[in-house]
Amino acid sequence: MHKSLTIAGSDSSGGAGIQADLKTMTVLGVYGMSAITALTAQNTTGVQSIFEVTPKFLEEELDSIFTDIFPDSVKIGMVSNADLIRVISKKLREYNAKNIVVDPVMVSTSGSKLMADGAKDTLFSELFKVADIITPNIPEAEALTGQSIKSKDDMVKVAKKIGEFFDGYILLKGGHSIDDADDLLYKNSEKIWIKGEHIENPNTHGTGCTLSSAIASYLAMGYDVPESVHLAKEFITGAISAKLDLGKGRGPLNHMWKMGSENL
Ligand SMILES: Nc1ncnc2c1ncn2[C@@H]1O[C@H](COP(=O)(O)OP(=O)(O)OP(=O)(O)O)[C@@H](O)[C@H]1O
Ligand SMILES: Cc1ncc(COP(=O)(O)O)c(N)n1
Repeated sequence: MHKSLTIAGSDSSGGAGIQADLKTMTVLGVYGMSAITALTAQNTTGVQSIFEVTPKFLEEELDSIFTDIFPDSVKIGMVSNADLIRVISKKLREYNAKNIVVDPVMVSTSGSKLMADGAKDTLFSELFKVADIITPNIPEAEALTGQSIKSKDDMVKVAKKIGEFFDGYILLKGGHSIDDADDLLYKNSEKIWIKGEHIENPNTHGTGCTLSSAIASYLAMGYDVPESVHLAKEFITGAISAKLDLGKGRGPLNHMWKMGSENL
């Protein structure tokens, strides 16, 4: 059994965060584990409240996991403050964790802030150092570089800019663009476009979480980064295309689309 760990926040509505990650890992046949960084009271209309764990408790969660069932890959999602980011980086180094995917979650689809303002620098200096792949969306890549993205050429320029301080794979996700959903996988000047058609669906809560945990799942199975990204893109495209419609706001995806639950 391949094993993967998500270090992320809990989403009470089940569409994003650790719930999306564990569903994704499970349907892809990977054993999922979780270290929770924060509880959120959240639904499809927004995030009502956030309750962070202490750095000490996060350390204890990570010690419990790494000293027993060692994960083949790790996905990191919402980490709301710099102290928690430092704990994760320290523990991943201490245990020599492999196949690390960092999704730099800053703001939810519903517009709520999920990371403290000062934490961005720590994300750069601590978490990016241990990551094999980072998966910013367009607004996150803009926030990381201070440059705006209006076209495919801008996506390439911004990926290059991120490449000046990060030497792993950068997956710059194009889902926020209205023309298509092409994502750019970039490393050391090498560009791979991961093609996607824009799907007309307002229910995209948890797309980033689902994509990054699918990448982590495929890495755990032994695929390399480009293969994992291609396979994960296929998974997310199916989950968006299944057009589940739950809740009053931006609803969740159908993580179970591969299991024939399209009648939900
Ligand atoms: N409407 C859409 N049609 C097709 N693919 C999409 C659509 N929206 C997002 N995607 C794809 O979903 C994946 C996640 O990208 P997205 O940019 O939505 O991430 P994100 O903004 O980090 O997600 P989140 O909403 O969880 O923060 C990417 O592969 C992206 O291209
Ligand atoms: C706990 C948690 N983690 C991540 C997200 C981002 O997902 P989205 O941008 O789709 O709201 C979220 N809303 N909640």
